[in-house]
Amino acid sequence: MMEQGMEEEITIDKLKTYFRTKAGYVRAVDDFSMSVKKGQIMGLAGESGSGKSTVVTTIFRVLPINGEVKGGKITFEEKDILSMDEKKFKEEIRWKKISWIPQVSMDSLDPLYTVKNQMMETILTHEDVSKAEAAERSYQALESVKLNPEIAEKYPHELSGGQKQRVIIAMALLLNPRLVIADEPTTALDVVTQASIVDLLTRKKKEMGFSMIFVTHDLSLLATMADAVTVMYAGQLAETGTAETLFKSPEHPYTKLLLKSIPDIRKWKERKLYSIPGEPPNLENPPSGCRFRTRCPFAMEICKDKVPEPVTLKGGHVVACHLVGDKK
Ligand SMILES: Nc1ncnc2c1ncn2[C@@H]1O[C@H](COP(=O)(O)OP(=O)(O)OP(=O)(O)O)[C@@H](O)[C@H]1O
Repeated sequence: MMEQGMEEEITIDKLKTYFRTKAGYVRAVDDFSMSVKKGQIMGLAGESGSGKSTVVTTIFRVLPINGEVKGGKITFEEKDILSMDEKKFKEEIRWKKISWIPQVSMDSLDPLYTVKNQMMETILTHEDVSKAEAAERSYQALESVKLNPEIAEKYPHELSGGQKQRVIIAMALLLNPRLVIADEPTTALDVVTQASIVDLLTRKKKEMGFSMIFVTHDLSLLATMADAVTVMYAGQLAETGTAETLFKSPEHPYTKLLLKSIPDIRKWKERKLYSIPGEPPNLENPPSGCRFRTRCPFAMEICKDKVPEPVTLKGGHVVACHLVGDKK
């Protein structure tokens, strides 16, 4: 049982989110637990299809129509936000206290409105302020993400990818949220722009003191920015802990293999890019016991029979693997 204490911004406890399909349920997130401390950047990593987006769309309550929460709790400011009614969640939490930075894409900003109008709309829907004040705050927000305020009068198609992402970040921070969900925010950008966006996000986090969940399939991106890292595999927790622990002394075989697949720039000449053999399992009918056992080089008999319970090691390091069960 994950308890919510003073230190935690958000606690996810045994979350189950499934998708209804013709063939049955896709068990996209199955008994997944994680907590994010106040002021912390939590990286949420795992291969494509591991359930990262499903976790964060469950938090933000924007699941696709066939998604169903089948169990678990998400505690934020002492309330279970999953059982809150939609009207209250919309008025009090979504955008105001928990905000969202998506991947830059065609539809992440409204093509019909200028940047300023979109920003003002966000403020005016949530706060009782004058139009002049909303406009002023929009200009300030653009400056705070190092954009020229002239951008305010432009339409999304007139902006570069990097500028668009800065506008999206400015909008996500307009209402001074406590938790920011960044869902692959740098994926569609070139490497240099990617670095400047990561820089901007870490700077804003320090200035404004929010917490962040940074979703990525690229573990290497987290090395420089995350305080803590959670690794998911096939809808479940593999391992979570401080970034230092996860990068320097990972315990789960999956985390170890993911780290092995990060190219090391210093050894590029001798490098053979490693990728984990096999495919993630079909989540309509996942393997019994540990879901990673079908690809795990260390799989044992027990891995087939029993789901590994998350084991807590030193310093909040949690590992769900039968191999570490005895090290406690
Ligand atoms: N609307 C849906 N209906 C049915 N299955 C879905 C739906 N959305 C996602 N899934 C399935 O749920 C599982 C988890 O997907 P999810 O998108 O959460 O993973 P992810 O780790 O975010 O991957 P990616 O990095 O590719 O976005 C996958 O097996 C996916 O095919």
